[in-house]
Amino acid sequence: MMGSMTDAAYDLIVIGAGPVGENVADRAVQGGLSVLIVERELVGGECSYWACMPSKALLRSGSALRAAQRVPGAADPDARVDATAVLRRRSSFTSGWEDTGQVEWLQSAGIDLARGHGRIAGERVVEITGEDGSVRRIEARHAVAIATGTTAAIPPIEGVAETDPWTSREATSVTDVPRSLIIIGGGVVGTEMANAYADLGTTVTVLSRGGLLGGMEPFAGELVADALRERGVDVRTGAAIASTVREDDGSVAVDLEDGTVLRAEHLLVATGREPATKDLGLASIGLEDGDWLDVDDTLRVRGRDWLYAVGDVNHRSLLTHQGKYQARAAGDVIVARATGGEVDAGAWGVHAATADLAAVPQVTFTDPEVASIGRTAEQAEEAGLRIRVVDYDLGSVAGASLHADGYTGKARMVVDEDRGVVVGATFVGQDVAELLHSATIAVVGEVPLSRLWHAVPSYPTISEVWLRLLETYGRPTA
Ligand SMILES: Cc1cc2nc3c(=O)[nH]c(=O)nc-3n(C[C@H](O)[C@H](O)[C@H](O)COP(=O)(O)OP(=O)(O)OC[C@H]3O[C@@H](n4cnc5c(N)ncnc54)[C@H](O)[C@@H]3O)c2cc1C
Ligand SMILES: NC(=O)c1ccc[n+]([C@@H]2O[C@H](COP(=O)([O-])OP(=O)(O)OC[C@H]3O[C@@H](n4cnc5c(N)ncnc54)[C@H](O)[C@@H]3O)[C@@H](O)[C@H]2O)c1
Repeated sequence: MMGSMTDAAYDLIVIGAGPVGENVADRAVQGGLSVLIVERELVGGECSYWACMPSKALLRSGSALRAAQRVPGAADPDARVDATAVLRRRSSFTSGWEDTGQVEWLQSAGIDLARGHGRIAGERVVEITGEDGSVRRIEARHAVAIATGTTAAIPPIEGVAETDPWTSREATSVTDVPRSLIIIGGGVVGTEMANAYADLGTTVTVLSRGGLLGGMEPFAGELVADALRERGVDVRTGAAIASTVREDDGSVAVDLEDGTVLRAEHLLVATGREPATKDLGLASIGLEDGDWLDVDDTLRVRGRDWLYAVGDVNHRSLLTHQGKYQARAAGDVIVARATGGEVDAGAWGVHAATADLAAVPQVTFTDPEVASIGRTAEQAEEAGLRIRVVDYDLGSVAGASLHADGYTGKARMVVDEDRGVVVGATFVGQDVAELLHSATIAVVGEVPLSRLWHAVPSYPTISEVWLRLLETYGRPTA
């Protein structure tokens, strides 16, 4: 019946071939379903071409150089990164903005690809508009998964849209390093790009309406701001922007409420994301165009038993690793529901993205790095937990002082006193990113503090901060 109205049918249609869509499709194929994935730009999504990979490639050389410069005898203390080499390495990670490799992977995984813009055209039907304007209607026998991600939000500041600002896309795909750059937004993108461009030799100003890295432990943003200022970045917290304008000479002027006028070659807006759901046909099934999609813990859109929303677009956690975690659960549960298999959707079940709720790890690749998992002290208190906060100066750990002269950093452990487990941890310092997974395991595993004393960190590593945190908390008695 439905088939006669459509051009083809698949068990599952995935709209959006970012990291999340690819993983939903892969799990479903592995579970025996036929899957079509629809992509309007590059297979691999934002993360591969304009977000995670190029931004980290832009940051890595500066971090490596400074790490060497902090150890006498390892590097010329006055050396600067070679911007041309950094950009070349960045472009190798984005494969020159070509997706041939990822398309080959889809083929090898048994996932069919349709190039074009996907839109929901009623229950279990997706319409695909190709670049040539042709339209195909495809039936989804079991489910449709939306994994369309986000786009940069343009802030409602007078003049910004007309200024034709850079977003994260231009910032990560740059070919000519600007002499000067003003960044609006002191979140993750703003601070990472401030680090990257300062290293590339750009004069950088960061305008943040609050402190940097809001939502994390306050000391994280403070230590990152200190380090940026030391490297010559003009970090203005509590900045109120009145308007922006593109001058006749091509430069950008930003007027602050206090009367200050700042100028730069480019303006970067890094003020958050909005869901890519404006032109997705949501209204055809009674949902609101342009909204985030509200899902349950199995990533199913509430009230629609055939529709899933996975990754950034559901607003649970705007991170690649967390989106891929959701994708594994979603792909598997779609298979289970399609084949009459058992659904394991309770807390920490195979089909539930439970970690999204209070166990999300994140690394901000600034220098110092910020690595966090779970709840901050403030979030734990808001959740009504009876907590104790334990802080330790990372520079006092033997491994850290060996790692870099003048090592500066801080660690915080948030303990749920009623359960005797860690519910949050934050590390700020050079090379703490790889330390984070130990904390993730402690939080997700709900490892009692009394048992953590038996998890002995090697001497002399930075991980010994765990022992120092436990000692500061106090050793249990028999
Ligand atoms: C500058 C920057 C740096 C970041 N760095 C990190 C990091 O280091 N680590 C991390 O974990 N996260 C990072 N993130 C976040 C990360 O990029 C996202 O969480 C991730 O890309 C989300 O994946 P996704 O598959 O949900 O969406 P996306 O990667 O956005 O992919 C969505 C895909 O859907 C396609 N699409 C959209 N609408 C349609 C349609 N109607 N029809 C067909 N196709 C469509 C898009 O073209 C795109 O390819 C960063 C983000 C930014 C902006
Ligand atoms: N390393 C990583 O994991 C990484 C790196 C980059 C981005 N990301 C993800 O991408 C997402 C987007 O990052 P982002 O930095 O754009 O968002 P964000 O939410 O982290 O920060 C946005 C900042 O813009 C400010 N802001 C918002 N509206 C404003 C306005 N009108 N005027 C002035 N300031 C305004 C906010 O106060 C905030 O400081 C994040 O949620 C993050 O999870 C992750």
